[in-house]
Amino acid sequence: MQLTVLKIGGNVLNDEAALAGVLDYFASLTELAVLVHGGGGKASEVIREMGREPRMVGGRRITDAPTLEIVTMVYTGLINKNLVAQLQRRGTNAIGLSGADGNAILAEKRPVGEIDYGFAGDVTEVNGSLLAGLLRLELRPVLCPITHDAKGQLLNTNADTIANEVAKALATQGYQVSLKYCFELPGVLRDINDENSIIKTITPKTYRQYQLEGVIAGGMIPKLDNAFDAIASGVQEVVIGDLSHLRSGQATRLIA
Ligand SMILES: Nc1ncnc2c1ncn2[C@@H]1O[C@H](COP(=O)(O)OP(=O)(O)O)[C@@H](O)[C@H]1O
Ligand SMILES: CC(=O)N[C@@H](CCC(=O)OP(=O)(O)O)C(=O)O
Repeated sequence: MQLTVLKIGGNVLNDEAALAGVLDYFASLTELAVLVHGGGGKASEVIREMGREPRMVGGRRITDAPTLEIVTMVYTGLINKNLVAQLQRRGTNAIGLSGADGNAILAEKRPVGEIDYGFAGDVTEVNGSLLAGLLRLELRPVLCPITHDAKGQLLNTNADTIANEVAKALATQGYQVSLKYCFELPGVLRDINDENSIIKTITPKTYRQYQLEGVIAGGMIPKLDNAFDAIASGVQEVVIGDLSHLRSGQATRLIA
């Protein structure tokens, strides 16, 4: 059976019109579907409002104890529940989950190396049978980037990683999975300032080349590392772009 995992990032979540369009699209999908959301932008805003300075290294947030409290409130509460309500309004029976709910996503605290990421978690297991069970009940899971370690500790996990791990787990459950990363640009661009420079397809070889040339950098690197891992692990396709290019098939496509 066909299944779409749609990931929406912080910039889409912060843009009311763009978000409404993405939720209309998600609600209109005829295949099975799972939504994964981030919200790093909103979390950073709230962290600043609380008088703290957000800290990111290599696309990952340094999550000390007060930061974990804030991101838990923002991702599992504010963002997740609003998305679920917006989908209910569209006639989609969405169910919002953190990784702790139904033991959906287990993670382990990132070991302290050169950098101490605090309560940042690396995914160890996705409960594919729970998600498959919810899908069979005609529910659409909406997953936020908070995971747990089964010892009572919540952890903060990059949302692109969640999308990738969820897509892989559902591929293992026998679904034909399409993983769609929806962000604010039309695709992966050859020139970040030229929206017409969409790279149509990327292979592991051209990916390395683009990185060496500095064409692909920043937040795009963890996104693509995750995406190639998904393709190598049974996910059928990975596409990256804004809503209109995802819809028209002109977004960037990864090829194994
Ligand atoms: N070649 C590229 N094409 C498109 N985006 C790129 C490229 N290189 C770096 N980026 C950056 O990657 C960012 C997307 O990653 P990220 O901020 O993690 O997205 P998300 O909002 O989905 O979490 C873009 O906003 C852009 O600044
Ligand atoms: C550990 C870690 O980095 N967690 C991320 C989770 C949110 C996220 O990934 O949001 P976007 O998809 O909007 O970037 C963070 O707190 O920023």
